[in-house]
Amino acid sequence: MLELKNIKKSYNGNVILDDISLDVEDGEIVSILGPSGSGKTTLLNLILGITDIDSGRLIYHGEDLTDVPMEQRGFNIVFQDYALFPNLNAYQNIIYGLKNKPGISTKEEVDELIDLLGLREHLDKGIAQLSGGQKQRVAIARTMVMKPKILLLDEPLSALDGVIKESIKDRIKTIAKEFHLTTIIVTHDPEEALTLSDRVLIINQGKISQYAKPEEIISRPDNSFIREFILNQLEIKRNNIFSLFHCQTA
Ligand SMILES: Nc1ncnc2c1ncn2[C@@H]1O[C@H](COP(=O)(O)OP(=O)(O)OP(=O)(O)O)[C@@H](O)[C@H]1O
Repeated sequence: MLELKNIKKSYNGNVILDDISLDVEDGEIVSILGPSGSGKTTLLNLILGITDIDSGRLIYHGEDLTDVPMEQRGFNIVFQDYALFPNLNAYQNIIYGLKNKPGISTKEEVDELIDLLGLREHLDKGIAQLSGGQKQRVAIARTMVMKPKILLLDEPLSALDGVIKESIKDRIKTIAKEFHLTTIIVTHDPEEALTLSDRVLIINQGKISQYAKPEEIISRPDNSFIREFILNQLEIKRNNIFSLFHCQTA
């Protein structure tokens, strides 16, 4: 279990995260959802270890990692822009990290991931020849071969369109369940968060607004922010779709 205890972070005197406490079970998919500037990426970076925590503790399996450097935490992130190496092909990108840590994944395990992510036919392609969804899958494979204890994803679906988005969502779920991999995902899209995760952490202005299962957030929103910001967005989306059908049949 990952535990965040009373985490605080400020930049230049501005409080960005204020007293964040939560736990994430092993193998759980948790989305961090909130408006732009609410502190989502900062929270992800604090967990990863790229950013220092001002006060509070970060505990993983009972061990205090607050002051442990990023490389020793064993967590790994897929960045929003994928950060793939343009001079290497898809396969070389996937196995790149294994050069420094050979044996972390066997050839069979790498093959299994390639098939799970549907990348077999794209392995020889250069990065520029891949679509957004394929790049995303290469970035996930590259991170997964390193067997992170926790997989962190920053807006993994934001650049993808409908059908590809749904297929990557399914793949993320399959991987998390199959490998019992704790997965934490930053998103600003309520639909994405509610359909992808076991639990959703909603933050607003650096504070936890609600942390609960999707069905609980929908049936029992904790406060007016959730009702107005999150549920309203979903309602508007639904109404837009209904009105389209209505126009067609009118
Ligand atoms: N290194 C930094 N120095 C100063 N301020 C920062 C730094 N990183 C983030 N901030 C500020 O912290 C706040 C939260 O930023 P953060 O990137 O965590 O938000 P976010 O919820 O991920 O936003 P978005 O959805 O737009 O990516 C913003 O006001 C941002 O300007």
